[in-house]
Amino acid sequence: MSGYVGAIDQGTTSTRFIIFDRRGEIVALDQREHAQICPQPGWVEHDAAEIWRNAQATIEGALAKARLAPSDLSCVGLTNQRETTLLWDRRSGAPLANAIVWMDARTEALVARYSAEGGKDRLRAKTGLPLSTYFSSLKLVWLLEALPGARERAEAGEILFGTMDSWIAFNLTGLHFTDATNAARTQLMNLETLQWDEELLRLFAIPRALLPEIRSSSEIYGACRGALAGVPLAAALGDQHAALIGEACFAPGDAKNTYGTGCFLLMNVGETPRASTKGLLSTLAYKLGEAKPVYALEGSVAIAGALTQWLRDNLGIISSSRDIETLARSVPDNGDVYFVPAFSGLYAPYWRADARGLIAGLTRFSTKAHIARAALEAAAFQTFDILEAMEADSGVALAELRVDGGMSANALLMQFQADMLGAPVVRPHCIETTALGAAYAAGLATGVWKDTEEVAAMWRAGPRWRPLMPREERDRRLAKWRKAVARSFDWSE
Ligand SMILES: Nc1ncnc2c1ncn2[C@@H]1O[C@H](COP(=O)(O)OP(=O)(O)O)[C@@H](O)[C@H]1O
Ligand SMILES: O=P(O)(O)OC[C@H](O)CO
Repeated sequence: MSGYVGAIDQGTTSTRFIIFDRRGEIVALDQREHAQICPQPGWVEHDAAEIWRNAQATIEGALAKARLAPSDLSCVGLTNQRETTLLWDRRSGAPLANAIVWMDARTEALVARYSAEGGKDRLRAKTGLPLSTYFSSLKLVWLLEALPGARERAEAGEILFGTMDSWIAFNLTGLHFTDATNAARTQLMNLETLQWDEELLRLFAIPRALLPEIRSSSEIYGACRGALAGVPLAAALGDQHAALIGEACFAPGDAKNTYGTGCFLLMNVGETPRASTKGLLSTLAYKLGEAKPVYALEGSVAIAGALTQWLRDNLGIISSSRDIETLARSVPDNGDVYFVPAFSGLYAPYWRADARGLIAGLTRFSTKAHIARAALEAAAFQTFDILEAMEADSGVALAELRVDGGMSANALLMQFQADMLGAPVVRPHCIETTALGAAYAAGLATGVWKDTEEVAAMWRAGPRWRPLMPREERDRRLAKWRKAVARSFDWSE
């Protein structure tokens, strides 16, 4: 059997195809960004056809760079931005509209509507999730109400719903399925049974004919067509769950933080879901084939690396994401500037849909470098808030934090993160942890790797940052951050 494993990482910012060898080393990588379509304040959409074109192009690109043919791959895994909601025509495969991206806040009025109807506690008990603009349920309600004829066509079985895993898998194989980690984020799946929940389908008036079949995160679903012709598709899972596997967080208490468009800290809590009292999500970690499901606590931050992109695309003060570090390093500190990136409201642990972004503390002294520095520091402050809640909820004090994701390339941020946490931060040798986790999940299903112990033994530490800032200074900055957060509330009406 060939030892190469492919992984499609369909992220919020870009789509990658990465080929790994049996040691988990990258053999070739190809990546394409797609457009962030923002037609109104708070709205964010993706063109699903563009995403599928990019997926195909990156598959071809990486195979060409590696000088490999599809038959050289023993299997392929798929991982994706979660919650992003799409409807498409079952026959033609054409999307009915742009996908509504997870961070899109257009369903704020629906949050209010369903909150008024009660049942919030029941929803949390069944799904582990609060009522929020974040999850697919309200995005799907919105699409079924906004698109003429969509509800009737859904009831007639003519259209299909899916998150990006289902969309890519449908195009790759012709099958309509999702995995349990992605289904967990629709707010329509029961976290205990791992099945669509009839009561929730009634609550949100979702026609069952729309829904994909729920499968495990690691099994052979079918063979791919097109650029991956004949290769078994053997894993599908949400990107944060894949990163948990890529970071080898297989034991209860193991945790990782991924800094991409947003920032997502997940802790493995074992084979029973753990309810949060501190504003975290109770969610599925992964379901590997026939093995028992493993659960997680999650702290989700909507805007982290997206702020770097915003400085690049909307303000034009940097020309590429990595330039933010040079600009931020050109000043010794944030000059008392604090940036609360509540562009989509604030997620964990606040869950304030009414919050909006603000830059606080500006004076004539402030420069774009202070704003860049404050933008980076925002990711570290938000992570501090999450970790504080996570430690309280789980009773586990993390000795160090495993980090990954595009933004973890930023050494200034990583040092500041260690300073704010008062604990070391360690980045693995392979920064493409999300894709690696999808590759591991696929290789576990096809026998490339024997078991999770073998995978865990392959994790290797890269650079480590230790806290250097005096405690009083750290506490002063955290207090300032909290003051700024409080000022971002109650803005959207
Ligand atoms: N050196 C850097 N400093 C700060 N942000 C960065 C850096 N490199 C990439 N980013 C940000 O990280 C995000 C990309 O990370 P990635 O893990 O690919 O995200 P996603 O999976 O959400 O598409 C982008 O928002 C980008 O602006
Ligand atoms: O695309 P990422 O890496 O920002 O991850 C997005 C999350 O899955 C959203 O829940």
